[in-house]
Amino acid sequence: MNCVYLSKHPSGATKAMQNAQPTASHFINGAYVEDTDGAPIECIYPATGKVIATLHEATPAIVDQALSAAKAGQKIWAAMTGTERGRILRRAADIIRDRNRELSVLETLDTGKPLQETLVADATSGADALEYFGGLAGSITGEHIQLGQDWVYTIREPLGVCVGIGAWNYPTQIACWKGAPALACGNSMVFKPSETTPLCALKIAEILHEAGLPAGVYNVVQGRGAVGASLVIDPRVSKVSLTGSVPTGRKVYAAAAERMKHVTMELGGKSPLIIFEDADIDNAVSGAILGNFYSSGQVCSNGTRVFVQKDIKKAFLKRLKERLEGAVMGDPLDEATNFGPMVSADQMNIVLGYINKGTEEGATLVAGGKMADLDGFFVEPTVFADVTDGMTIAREEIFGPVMAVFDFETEEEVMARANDTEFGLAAGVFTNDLTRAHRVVAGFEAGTCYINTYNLAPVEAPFGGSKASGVGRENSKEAINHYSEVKTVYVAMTPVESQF
Ligand SMILES: NC(=O)c1ccc[n+]([C@@H]2O[C@H](COP(=O)([O-])OP(=O)(O)OC[C@H]3O[C@@H](n4cnc5c(N)ncnc54)[C@H](O)[C@@H]3O)[C@@H](O)[C@H]2O)c1
Ligand SMILES: CCCCC=O
Repeated sequence: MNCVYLSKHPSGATKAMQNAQPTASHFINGAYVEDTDGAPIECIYPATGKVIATLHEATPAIVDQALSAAKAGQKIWAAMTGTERGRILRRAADIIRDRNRELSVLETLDTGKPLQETLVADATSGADALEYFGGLAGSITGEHIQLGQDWVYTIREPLGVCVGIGAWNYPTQIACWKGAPALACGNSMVFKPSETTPLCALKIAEILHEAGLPAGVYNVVQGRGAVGASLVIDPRVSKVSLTGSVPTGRKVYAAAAERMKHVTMELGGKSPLIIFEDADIDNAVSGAILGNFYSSGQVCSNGTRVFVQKDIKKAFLKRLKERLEGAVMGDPLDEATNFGPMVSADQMNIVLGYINKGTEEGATLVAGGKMADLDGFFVEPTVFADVTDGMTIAREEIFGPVMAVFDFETEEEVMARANDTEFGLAAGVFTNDLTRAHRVVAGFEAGTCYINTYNLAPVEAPFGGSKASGVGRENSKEAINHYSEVKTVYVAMTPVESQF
């Protein structure tokens, strides 16, 4: 066993965690697999900066093993009825819920996110996806189209072997959001987690097999970008679903397009959150906090461009500053902690670089702005006011706890500015004017919009981006269309009438 936690666990990671550890780097054909020829991947606990596990990248032989297993497993899986498939997915959801605490501790160790958060947002969201798509699996059908005496029927078929590639902010959720709809439709999956958070997806694979999934249907291989790229171009793969940054999305989409593969692209954002003067200020402040500081700001859909109507700017910033006093930074395994570290030293340095840029370019620092005086990769929740549209912190995705507050005067003006970005992942509005709320969301160039709330992503609702932020949708019945295709069958009831 080469994936070993150091003997000294971070505080709070109890003995129960011993059973919750993945036991090797990869999960292929229903079992853990190790190959120490692969380059080492160190899993670092972000709250201490210490290595807690060492895994190995997949070698070409491991990638080949996983894809061959997925190819064979898919045939067995697709031959089962939807109801049989759904039962296994729902059983996996039940196991995840039963083990929520240990899976949440693992998510915290993998990402540094506070346990207070992971207990309610990660394994539970994964279980929701398995439960929801497990419930749908039996009703994924084609249709009957009557054409006089003739008729057409359609068959909704799986795509085959799907590759899932994950980002590091929600390792359990991403593994399930991709796996659940793919498997419900009768596909198999090879999932490559982010090299920064390699642990959680392995447990999802293990639990799916414990629930009765046939060997080879859900496999996990570790690796950096090159391993992901080798999966994307393999001829055995029919579909690639990536969660990651726009630059990676461009590369993966191009490689998939060259080989005419299906894609789902869940990419980055720089989403606007507009607060009108008639909004309930406390509620709007709650929305801005949730939309900027949950997961220490490492959420793709965050409303990082907060446009506040001029007349309420002072009151908004005052209330926001007061509420920031409620941030509790510290040991993420302590359930009183509600604000954790950045996932890595690299991400912390990227965020600190943007904070410096904000100050250099003339934004007003209202709160935070530096590392916290703690071990690990902590950056204080940071707020800039007087941000203008051309500043770097107004245009680029930071992916950290940095809120940029802009002033605006009219609805027309703010709509043009809100949409003036290459991204289109999410957008939100706080107002008590019902008509304006719907007019504003109709005008947003974004895939996921919010009225008087922010960042909720229930499995029943489609989630995904427009413009550079993505292609396709995750969750909801929409996802079924992205993991299946339709075969059309024309049935003639009369002799063929040919032209000669
Ligand atoms: N839209 C969404 O649902 C969503 C959700 C979470 C995160 N994100 C985005 O993810 C980004 C942060 O995550 P990250 O830093 O891990 O992103 P990233 O783009 O650096 O990496 C994402 C994944 O792609 C892999 N990868 C890198 N190069 C590759 C290549 N050429 N071919 C195949 N795979 C390759 C990485 O190993 C990793 O597993 C942010 O931009 C964030 O907005 C989007
Ligand atoms: C709101 C859930 C978003 C997941 C992406 O980071």
